[in-house]
Amino acid sequence: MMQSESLTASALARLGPIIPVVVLHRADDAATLARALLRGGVRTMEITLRTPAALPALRAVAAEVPEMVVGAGTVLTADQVDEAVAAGARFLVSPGATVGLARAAVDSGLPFLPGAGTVSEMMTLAELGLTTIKFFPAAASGGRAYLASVAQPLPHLTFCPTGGITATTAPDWLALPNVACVGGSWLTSATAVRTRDGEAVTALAREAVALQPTPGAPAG
Ligand SMILES: O=C(O)C(=O)C[C@H](O)[C@H](O)COP(=O)(O)O
Repeated sequence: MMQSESLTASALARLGPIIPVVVLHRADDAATLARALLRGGVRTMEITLRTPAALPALRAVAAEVPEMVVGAGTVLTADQVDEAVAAGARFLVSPGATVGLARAAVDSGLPFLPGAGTVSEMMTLAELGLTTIKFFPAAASGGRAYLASVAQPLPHLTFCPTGGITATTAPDWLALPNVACVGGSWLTSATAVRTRDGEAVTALAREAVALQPTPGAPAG
C-alpha cells in the first residue's frame, strides 16, 4: 500500500473541506463506500474503531482503494494506535486525548488529529507539538462562538470541528479563520451504509466538496 510519508495533520485537514466519519458494521461495505466517496471527490475517510468491523474495514480500504486516504477514528488507547497502524491507517483521530495516547500517536509517525473541547486541553496538546486539533463535540461544546473566541489567545492552533455539524452548518464553521476542515457523519448515514446506497453517498460527497465558507459569517 502507498503510504504518504510526508502527510502532516495540517495537510490532511486541507485535503478537503470535510472528513467523513464512518461507522461500519460490515467490513465488506468499506471498499464500496470508499469508492462512492471518491467518485464524489472526497479523498479522506475516517473509519471509527467503534465496531468489530472497523479494523478489517481499514485493512480492506488500505489494500483495495489506495487512492483513498483512510484513517482510524475513535482511537482511545495506545494499543489502538498500534492496531490502526498495522491495519494500514494513514492518519489517526481521537475524540479527546490523554498524554499517553498523544505520545503513542506522535510516535507512530502518522498525522494525528487529537480531540479537545477546552482551552486547557488545547494548550496541553500544543505543548506536545500537536497544533491541528479536532474540536469535539463541536456544537455541544460551545459552537462557533467558542472556537472564534479561542482564536484570539491561541492563534497558532487550527481546528477540525466535529460533532453535530451538517451540510447546512458546515459553511459557517468553515468561515472561521482557525478552521481548516470539518468532520461529520452525515455523508455516510447509518441508512446509506446499511442499504449500500453508494449513489446517495456520492451525491452527498459531491455536495460536501463544493461547500464554501459563508462570506462574512458572524463569529458567534
Ligand atoms: O468517534 C470519534 O472519534 C468522535 O470523536 C466522534 C465523531 O467524530 C462524531 O460522532 C461525529 O459526529 P456527528 O457528525 O455529529 O455524528
